[in-house]
Amino acid sequence: MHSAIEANFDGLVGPTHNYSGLSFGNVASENNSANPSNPKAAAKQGLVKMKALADLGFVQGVLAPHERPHLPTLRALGFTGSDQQVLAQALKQAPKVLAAVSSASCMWTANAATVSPSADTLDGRVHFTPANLVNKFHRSIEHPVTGRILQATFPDPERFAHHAALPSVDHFGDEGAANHTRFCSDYGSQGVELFVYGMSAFNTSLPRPQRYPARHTLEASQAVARKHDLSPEHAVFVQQNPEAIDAGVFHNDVIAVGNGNVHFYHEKAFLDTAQMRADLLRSWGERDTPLHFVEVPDAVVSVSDCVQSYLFNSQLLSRANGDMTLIVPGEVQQNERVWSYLQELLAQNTPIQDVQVFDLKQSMSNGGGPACLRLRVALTPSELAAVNPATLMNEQLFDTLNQWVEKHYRDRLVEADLADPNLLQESRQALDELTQILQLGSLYDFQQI
Ligand SMILES: N=C(N)NCCC[C@H](NC(=O)CCC(=O)O)C(=O)O
Repeated sequence: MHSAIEANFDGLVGPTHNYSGLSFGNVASENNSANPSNPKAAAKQGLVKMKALADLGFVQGVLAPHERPHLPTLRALGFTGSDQQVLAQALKQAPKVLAAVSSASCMWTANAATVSPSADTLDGRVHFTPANLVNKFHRSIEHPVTGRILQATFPDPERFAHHAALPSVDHFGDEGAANHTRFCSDYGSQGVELFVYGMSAFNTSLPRPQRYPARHTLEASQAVARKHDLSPEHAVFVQQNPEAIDAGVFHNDVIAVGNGNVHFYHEKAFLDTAQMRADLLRSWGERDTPLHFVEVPDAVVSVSDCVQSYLFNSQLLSRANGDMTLIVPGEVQQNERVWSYLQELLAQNTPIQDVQVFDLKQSMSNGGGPACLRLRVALTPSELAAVNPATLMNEQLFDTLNQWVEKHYRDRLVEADLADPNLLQESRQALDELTQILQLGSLYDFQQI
């Protein structure tokens, strides 16, 4: 029998991966600011996870990184002259701006877009809306190229609908799939799409975080649901707990994860947990399979342990036998309280029956765990056949990309290196080759010249 599957498309870490403390409200990003990074190790750690999932039988894709440093943005901000002069001036006059246009943050593809599978949309196509990521300057420049990469990866307009990002303004702050989860009995049937927002832009009577920004608004979520033509009874909107945001939960995927008929979340994740459960159950309706809620009590695992370990920033994956596997970062194993909770969870009678640990330290040090690194796309067999095949992970692509990383990437980068014109050249050469490996066509600005 042919049935729909859920593919994971991971962001390949770009050659300028570095720690610049750019994300106020993201504790790891702030804590590791100015530490040296290792782009080569970062890219390889990501590839190991992708390959392991492909080996387990999951469909695994790769989304290309963006061109960084992004010279067109520096020029738009008034820096002039040769590329070398632009970089030198930026380092001298505005080093944080240079760091922002050099960030490899597109690796966290959970923020690339919101995706609605064809079973949920009125026209029966898979819908993509790149996230405007407007709350952080370094991320707000991602969406135009993200849109091009998604089009080159999912090219068939009969099956894939690509929307433009929402207006780039705080009122429509959109962080993509990091705040979106889909529940379903199987990937090919009508799902329930859960949109989680940090605040309402226009309804100021709703609570807001006090310390850190709420990056994602209710109004953005509603706009995406409209654009994707979801049936209103299968779209649920829930507010994040502002206290969780103030404790460092800058995206909901740091404190909750859903898959199939399971919602695994922390007691303090949502402003009104009872309402979240009631709304999801109403939308779920009468089905053969029950919707499971696995709620982790604050007394057992605190919010600060969630932020430190990234327990919930895990990938919850359905195995062929119906059980689910949780893909967690090494930090979960290193936190005694969290690890012992997980052992108890595995012994309970829930669909979550297996845990696998991955070393993603390079990404984790910027606040990006396993779930941040992937964009989920549920696909029917004919949609999967229409995906650009060169982007799908297998033995050969794994070897090719490892060699490509080995050839082009540095193993140490600090902020001052970002103005090195050789780094720009190395990155462009690497990406030029990558567009051939992944058969993406010419999508970068430097390739248009
Ligand atoms: N939770 C999900 N889905 N994604 C995690 C994104 C991490 C990213 N960090 C950064 O952008 C740090 C970059 C720096 O500081 O150099 C962010 O805050 O947007």
